[in-house]
Amino acid sequence: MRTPFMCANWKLHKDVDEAVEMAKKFKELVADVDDVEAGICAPAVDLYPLNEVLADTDIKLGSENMYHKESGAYTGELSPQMIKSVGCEYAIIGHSERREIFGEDDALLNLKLKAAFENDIKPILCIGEKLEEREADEHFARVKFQLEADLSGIEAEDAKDMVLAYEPLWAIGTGESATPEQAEEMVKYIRDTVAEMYDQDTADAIRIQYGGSVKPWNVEEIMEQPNIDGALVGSASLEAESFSKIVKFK
Ligand SMILES: O=C[C@H](O)COP(=O)(O)O
Repeated sequence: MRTPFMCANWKLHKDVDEAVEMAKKFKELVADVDDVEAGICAPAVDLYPLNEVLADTDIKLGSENMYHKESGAYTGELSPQMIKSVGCEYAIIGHSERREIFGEDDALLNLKLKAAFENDIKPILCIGEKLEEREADEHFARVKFQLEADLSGIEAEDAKDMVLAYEPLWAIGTGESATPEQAEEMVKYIRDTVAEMYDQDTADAIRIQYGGSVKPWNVEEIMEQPNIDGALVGSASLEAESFSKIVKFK
């Protein structure tokens, strides 16, 4: 049985005061939830204070990104050890904004995934197609390519612990979510592909989120889909009330 996982991705939002204020409200609102895992992936400067605010809760903390090197001349980057030292259990790897705006390719993402596993950080690997790829009927091939390239050389034992997030680029920040059927169709395809690459046990264990315009009013029908185990939530995770409604989707 896979525990649903609802995770915020704040992107480039919230200074320290705003982050602390939101987290204090949010933890009160979800204090009675025990059958859904909730997490917050936040900007680097917010992680230390958030770790203090969330210390008395089960709410997980994650970084929005991570570099694969332990240390060295890599100005502006964060190592796996650094994010662990401020309480991160998770790190988003390969968000489409990192791929598209910052040019992160699948070879780099593969190194980041390996570094995450070596340091006991659970990656949330984002995969998904662009609109033109869906229109050209290339969306399944695109996602399969990403899975095979990003997970190359990664053992089943590690893969089981990771989270995959299917985020079609055309649904991110647009207010136009994929339909629950479109999301389920791709998430099932992802699970079947993981079974082909590894085995059925791994495919059954891995949690697969949907991300892209998830809101309090559409989360329930998305979560009714049998293969969807949670959501990676951008704009609707910025307010405590709205994100708590998503966590309490039932
Ligand atoms: O990581 C989150 C996704 O990019 C979704 O963002 P959104 O909920 O604002 O569409």
